[in-house]
Amino acid sequence: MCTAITYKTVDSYFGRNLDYYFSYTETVTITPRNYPFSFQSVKNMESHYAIIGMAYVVYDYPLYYDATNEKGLSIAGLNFPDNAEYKDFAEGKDNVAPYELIPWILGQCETVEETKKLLKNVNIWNVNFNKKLISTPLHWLIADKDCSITVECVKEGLKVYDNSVGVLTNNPTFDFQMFNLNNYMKVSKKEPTNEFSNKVKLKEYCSGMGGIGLPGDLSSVSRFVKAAFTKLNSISGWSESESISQFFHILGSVAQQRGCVCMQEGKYEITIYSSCCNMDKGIYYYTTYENSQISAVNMYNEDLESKVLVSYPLIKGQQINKQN
Ligand SMILES: C[C@H](CCC(=O)NCCS(=O)(=O)O)[C@H]1CC[C@H]2[C@@H]3CC[C@@H]4C[C@H](O)CC[C@]4(C)[C@H]3C[C@H](O)[C@]12C
Repeated sequence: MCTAITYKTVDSYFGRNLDYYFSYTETVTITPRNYPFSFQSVKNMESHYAIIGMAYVVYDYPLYYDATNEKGLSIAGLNFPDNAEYKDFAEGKDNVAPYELIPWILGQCETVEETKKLLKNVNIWNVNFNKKLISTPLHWLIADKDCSITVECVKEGLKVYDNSVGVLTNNPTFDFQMFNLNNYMKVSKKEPTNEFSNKVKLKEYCSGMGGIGLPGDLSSVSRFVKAAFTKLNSISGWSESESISQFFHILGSVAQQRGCVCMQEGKYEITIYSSCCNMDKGIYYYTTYENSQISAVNMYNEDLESKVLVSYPLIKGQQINKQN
């Protein structure tokens, strides 16, 4: 499972938990402006906006899981099994492979508005990166500094939803996730009052009782509600440090601890990494399951006019600050 969110203080932030039971060797990867992007059907890009994000680099190609471009536009791909239905090649359309969607959009768009226009002619084409890396079922959260959308390629076609909460998890479809929030409108950050019955005396015996009813399990429907509630009620200072701390706390509310979600063959799903990208400053912050110290890669510390990818391996070991 995965959870992606947006958050705004002075700057805007975008990131996700990547929850899975195995990982490729993903790295924080910067694609500079003159790296030649080749696409299977749509026009190749000789130059484009620079991009930073988490990617598995294969044959010098960045397969981005989540990324932000130098204009702040950001995209995350999240698992969408059974619902994602990629299409056959369509004449007259922009045929984009699932793994090409992030670079193709981030290479040329500045805002969600521009992205929406581009998406009108897109056909998400069911074509693999190669024989080994076949297409995985995904849907996407796309955000700029002000708003976000959810993109789902389902049986009926390509759906683009305005995403007013700035949260995405996994199944089922986004319209359900939003409708489901209706069930939680009584959940509150405030102290509850007795609405149960005036025939019985009830009292608030601890803090946090306004939130009773919020789900605490790790299913995608529950994570959607929990992350939306936490994010929408979040308060933090405006500094970079306070903002990113708060961001990681929101993601922490839906993180997965090893042992709680058992996949096949005794494999357990965990939060492999959590990321938070400052969309204004092009800084990609991350933590990993075993390294709770925040690491950062700043795209502007690289030569963005270059043609060569820059990859930073994840610092995965716990960094303990010994005080004596
Ligand atoms: C596994 C992850 C989703 C985690 C998640 O959401 N887990 C919920 C499980 S559940 O929904 O609860 O069951 C997803 C998210 C992004 C994906 C990569 C995107 C680029 C590339 C596309 C190619 O076509 C195939 C290989 C490729 C490297 C992809 C591998 C894998 O698919 C990645 C990592």
